[in-house]
Amino acid sequence: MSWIDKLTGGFKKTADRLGDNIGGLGTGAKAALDTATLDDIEEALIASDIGPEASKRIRNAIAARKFEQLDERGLRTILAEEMEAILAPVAKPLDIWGFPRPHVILVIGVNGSGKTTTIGKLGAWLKEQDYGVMLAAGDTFRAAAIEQLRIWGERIDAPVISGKEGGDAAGIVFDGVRQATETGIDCLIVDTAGRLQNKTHLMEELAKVRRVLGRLNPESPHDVILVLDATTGQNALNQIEVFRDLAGVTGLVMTKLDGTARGGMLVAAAEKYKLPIHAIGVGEGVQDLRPFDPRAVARAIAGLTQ
Ligand SMILES: Nc1nc2c(ncn2[C@@H]2O[C@H](COP(=O)(O)OP(=O)(O)OP(=O)(O)O)[C@@H](O)[C@H]2O)c(=O)[nH]1
Repeated sequence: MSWIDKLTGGFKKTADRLGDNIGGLGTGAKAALDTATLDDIEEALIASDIGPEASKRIRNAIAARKFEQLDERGLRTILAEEMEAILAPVAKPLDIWGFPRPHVILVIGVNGSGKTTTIGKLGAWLKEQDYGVMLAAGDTFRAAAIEQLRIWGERIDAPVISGKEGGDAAGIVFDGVRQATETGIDCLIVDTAGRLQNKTHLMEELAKVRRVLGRLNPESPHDVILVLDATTGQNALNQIEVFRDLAGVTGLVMTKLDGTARGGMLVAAAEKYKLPIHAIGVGEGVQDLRPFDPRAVARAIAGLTQ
């Protein structure tokens, strides 16, 4: 299946939900775009997880275009254009720019958000572009997390630096940078623990990892990527705020966009936080993470075929 088919399929429930919500606003006969209709469109967008800020912006943009009449297809097209305008400024593929190598990417997020799977998929994507990739198991709190990363390492043929359960994350990251430097690896991707329940400990651990990295290279970590589970909707949006303040997030990866009706939250996140969105995940397979294409995603959410 092509990526675009996968994307459209993944967003189908989101598009159906938006379709149900805007149904009747433009179906059949042409509907005049009066204030009441514009209010209904705004409400339909909010009910589709697009968020109050983005929904208002889209409403105002539609109002400014002074349509007298709009059928449903026309409405979907305009929604796609306006969502693309919100998404485009935040769509930024990951760039491996750090010199001296390795470029270090810290990956953070709550347990179960898809962090480890994303690291594996991201590693595969970078390897496809001929970058040398190494993984570091900085989530030392669960033996299962370390094992899961090792399995991904084998799968994508990337070395994995790990220690014992309960070990020192900063020590593993230090080893990772040393080995990556010695072996000429371009990119070190670091898994971290994501226990928001114990914020103080989490902060201390991340601060220590950052200190160690900073001593080796003041520009490191080059990226701090927050992985979010799109199926959790508003909860995922709240996590952006918490982790941004705790961990200095530099960009986002949104996962599990396949089979959720809440894909609209991408637009809400883009409008509210303006953080770069590097990639989206639409499945558990190694090929299921790709750079974020704002036009394709906006059209998929609006239920337009590509
Ligand atoms: N459908 C779908 N499932 C995904 C996606 N990304 C991850 N998953 C699944 O979500 C589950 C949790 O993913 P993990 O990668 O283990 O998440 P984690 O954040 O590392 O969680 P811990 O290992 O518990 O810290 C796994 O079953 C993954 O296969 C995605 O894009 N789509």
